Amino acid sequence: MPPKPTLSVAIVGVGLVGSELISQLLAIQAPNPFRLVSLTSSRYTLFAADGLGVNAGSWASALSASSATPNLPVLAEQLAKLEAAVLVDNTSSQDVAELYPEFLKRGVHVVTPNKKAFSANQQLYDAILRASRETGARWLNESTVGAGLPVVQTLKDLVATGDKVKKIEGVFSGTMSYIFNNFSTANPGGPAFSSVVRVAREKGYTEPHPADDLNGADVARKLAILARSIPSLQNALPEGYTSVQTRSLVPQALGSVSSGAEFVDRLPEFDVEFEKLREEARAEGSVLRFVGVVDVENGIVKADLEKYPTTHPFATSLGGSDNIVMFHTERYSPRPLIVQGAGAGAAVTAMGVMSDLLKLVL
Ligand SMILES: NC(=O)C1=CN([C@@H]2O[C@H](COP(=O)(O)OP(=O)(O)OC[C@H]3O[C@@H](n4cnc5c(N)ncnc54)[C@H](OP(=O)(O)O)[C@@H]3O)[C@@H](O)[C@H]2O)C=CC1
Ligand SMILES: N[C@@H](CC=O)C(=O)O
Ligand code: NA
Repeated sequence: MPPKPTLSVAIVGVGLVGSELISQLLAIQAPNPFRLVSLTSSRYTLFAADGLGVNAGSWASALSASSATPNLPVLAEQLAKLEAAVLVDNTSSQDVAELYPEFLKRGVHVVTPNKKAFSANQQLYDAILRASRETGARWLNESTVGAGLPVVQTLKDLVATGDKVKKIEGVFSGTMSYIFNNFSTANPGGPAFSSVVRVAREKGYTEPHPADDLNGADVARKLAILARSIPSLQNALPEGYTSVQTRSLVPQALGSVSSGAEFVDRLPEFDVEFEKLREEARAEGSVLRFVGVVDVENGIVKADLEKYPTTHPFATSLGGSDNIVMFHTERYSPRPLIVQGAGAGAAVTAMGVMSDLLKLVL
């Protein structure tokens, strides 16, 4: 077999995950199967077909010194001219997500931790599938669920090998996991709700706006992504994540606060309400956990705050930003296949993106 050509990599979004991905990509030992040809932030862009020639210490200043401004349709044309190219979207932008079909149609692969494209309406999802089928360009999104944990690939493998998935359940949000692992324990008392949310944000677990985690939307998006990988549910959520039954923890009065910083500053006003929920659970010998369920047999997809006895694995075995995902299938029965570990944070999320990039070159 002829060797695969060097894969040209264009990175859009150089925030927490994007910066870490650049470090991981540039750290690969020679012969490096990747060539970094483009970087794009929300303000600047760089492109060089034969490679940017930057290193870990120079890429950020090279990018901010660029006089070129971002233009993704132009980037799609530039990448289409290369022998093998991939767009890596490390933003959480819906606008960027909606351009995936344009890249795929031109034979450019798409790799991303951004959930927006795969959890939005059916039209965009179908357009992505169609464009990928037309040209053979692949889209890989392991880090959209459970960050670097092998959740998406595990589900694809179960389905592709003919197993029947009955139910997927788990803690799918690193932020919600961190918050409730610290806020609601078997012990009396504990930190204020707003203070654990603030720390989750400082640790880089939350979405750019923490309300996108607290309103359940982030979990609903992950459930939509998983549901669509199961043949019988492929078309079950026409409006994407908004079709998922979701409990929001965002206080009504903060629903329209558009700045993440202001949201966190005002959250202490509602600590008493969360304290009440915590005490109710504790009185029953339980803790609170925010869980997601894809119940294939009953056609139910939902994200909710539930109470679990202090002896349940969701109460005893999770720490930090851990996710836990249980796949109940025909083969994995009566005991489920379980994936567990850190489900948020730049290092593990970038690792999931790198593992997808490696699938394109190995
Ligand atoms: N952090 C985590 O633990 C995990 C994150 N993810 C996903 O990874 C993605 C990145 O997350 P994270 O790095 O934490 O978020 P950040 O907010 O740190 O980074 C996102 C970056 O994207 C940039 N951006 C936004 N719109 C555009 C655009 N149109 N063109 C170019 N750049 C743009 C932003 O720039 P600016 O700030 O200037 O707007 C920002 O630097 C998100 O989709 C998130 O859901 C997935 C799993 C885990
Ligand atoms: N904000 C998300 C990040 C990963 O998708 C989370 O907390 O899980
Ligand atoms: Na994953």
